[in-house]
Amino acid sequence: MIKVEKLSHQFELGKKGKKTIVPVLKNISMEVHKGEIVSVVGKSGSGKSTLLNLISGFIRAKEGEIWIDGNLVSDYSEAKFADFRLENIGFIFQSFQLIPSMTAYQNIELPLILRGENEPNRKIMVNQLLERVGLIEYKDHYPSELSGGQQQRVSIARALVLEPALILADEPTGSLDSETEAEILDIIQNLNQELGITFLIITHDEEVARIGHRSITIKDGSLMEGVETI
Ligand SMILES: Nc1ncnc2c1ncn2[C@@H]1O[C@H](COP(=O)(O)OP(=O)(O)OP(=O)(O)O)[C@@H](O)[C@H]1O
Repeated sequence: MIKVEKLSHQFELGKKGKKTIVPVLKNISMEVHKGEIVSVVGKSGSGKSTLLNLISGFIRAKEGEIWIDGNLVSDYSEAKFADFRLENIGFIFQSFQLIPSMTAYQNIELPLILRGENEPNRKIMVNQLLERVGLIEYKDHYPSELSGGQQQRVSIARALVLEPALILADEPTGSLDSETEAEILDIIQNLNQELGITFLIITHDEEVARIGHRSITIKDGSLMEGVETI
């Protein structure tokens, strides 16, 4: 599903003549197979978010290759990558990233509008997802009227609405208490088992890493299979 080959990344800070280079990832190769849940762990600042941002094209890779579902996405133009992302990858963020002026229903509906889906189809799809994440009674609530766990359920439903085969998640339970975290992890496991969705999940949290079939640790810019004590 994801294949990363010899990927390196460094940030450049400052202006010409006074440039500072911050090397983050060094010659990384990794694979995530269809149907897997893989967690990415590592110290703060080790490059986990950078890896996810490179895979999703929010940061463009300059060295190395990124393949998603057999497509060499690292060679895509910005516009082509944006289209690919919308159709093929769902995202879940620690801070939910919902639009505050839209209801739960409207937040989930938005990607369908962007894709040009008609209203009757949108209604069926959004209501099905609201049922799946247990929020049908909250469909007209705005994000500020929902708990953290409920907001994360809305964002999971939004990530699912275009039926992606892959979901990338950056600390999906980072802002939630342990009970709510367990509910969200249950939803992720069900989606993986019932729909075969592949998950790559960045986490600091052992409970989250435990639902993964595999863990990958980033240390000193390199990857290691398994969880290192960090
Ligand atoms: N846009 C940027 N410009 C310059 N340096 C950056 C930029 N983004 C990240 N970095 C640096 O790259 C390194 C890796 O950051 P990254 O956010 O990928 O780490 P992380 O493992 O996700 O950390 P955390 O667990 O704290 O979220 C850090 O040293 C960070 O300061």
